[in-house]
Amino acid sequence: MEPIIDLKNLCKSYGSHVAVDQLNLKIPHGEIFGLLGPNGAGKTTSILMMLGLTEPDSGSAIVCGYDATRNPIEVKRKVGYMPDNLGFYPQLTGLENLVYMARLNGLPEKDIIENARRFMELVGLKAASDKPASSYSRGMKQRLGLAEVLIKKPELIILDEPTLGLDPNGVKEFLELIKSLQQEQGLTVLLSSHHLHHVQQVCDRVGIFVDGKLLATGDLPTLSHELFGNTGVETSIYLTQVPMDADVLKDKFSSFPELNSLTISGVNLQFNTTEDITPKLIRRLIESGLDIQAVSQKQYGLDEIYEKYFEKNTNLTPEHESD
Ligand SMILES: Nc1ncnc2c1ncn2[C@@H]1O[C@H](COP(=O)(O)OP(=O)(O)OP(=O)(O)O)[C@@H](O)[C@H]1O
Repeated sequence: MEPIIDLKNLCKSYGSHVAVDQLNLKIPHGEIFGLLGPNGAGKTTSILMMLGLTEPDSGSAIVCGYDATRNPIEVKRKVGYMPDNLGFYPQLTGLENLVYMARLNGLPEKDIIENARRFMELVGLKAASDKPASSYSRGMKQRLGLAEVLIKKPELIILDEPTLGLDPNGVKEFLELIKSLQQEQGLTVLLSSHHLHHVQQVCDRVGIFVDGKLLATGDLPTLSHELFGNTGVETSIYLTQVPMDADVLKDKFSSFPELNSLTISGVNLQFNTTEDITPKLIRRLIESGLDIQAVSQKQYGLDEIYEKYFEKNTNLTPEHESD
């Protein structure tokens, strides 16, 4: 099956400033993909090119089977786009805003009210349907924005910074809603964010975007392996008592070919190994008459991955400028 988004060598400059530099990206149907990068990285510019709202200088953006530059209307019909700056008619109720948007999108009049009610319920706004949009919290506005996107029955939804301004609970609830839409309706989602933790919660894959360049794409284990694969596995084992003689203890592991290093500080033994040999380490400790209190393994999350890319590309760190 063709990817739902297929970007090839996409480039866009504003004057001498390169906003998007040779962007290549394929997103398959049904995936939640997170475009992750700091402010000014070029995420919005990339999204606008995917929607045919900004013309690339070179390269192509095929979205839902259409060239976004040549057929922007077809793309808009198939894609639901939620920008980072949502606008509603404040004096209208949430439901009225949704009905208005459905009419603007040319949805059949006979089903509009019923559909609008259904989508208000789907996004968790049923009880607030008849309240003016001006009384909605930021989280409720994001949900209303999502309902406006979904009522078009899009094949793909693109959400630009959807968690901006939400409190932690609002973020969690909103992302859970996105995940359930993917699982229940097979929706494909591209979302942009500069919040690592938000993206980490729901995305199948992420792309790390810095200063117009997509530096890496993959799921977390893949990115983690790419970056930290050669640094070994870190296993921490806590004993119930401080070992009598550190050198004698070290000796017990010296025959392990997988062991890179062992650091002992108090009750904590820090093993760095070429692969995960935790059961073997535990067995040897027990055979040596030592009791174990806890075992933990360092997991590399998006935070470490993100930081590592910045470390590796310090010359690429963007200047956080605004438009
Ligand atoms: N219309 C424009 N004219 C000139 N420069 C622009 C324009 N739009 C964006 N830029 C510049 O292009 C770069 C990329 O901006 P873009 O908005 O795509 O980044 P972003 O990753 O979406 O960041 P943010 O989260 O802050 O919106 C920035 O340096 C920005 O200042």
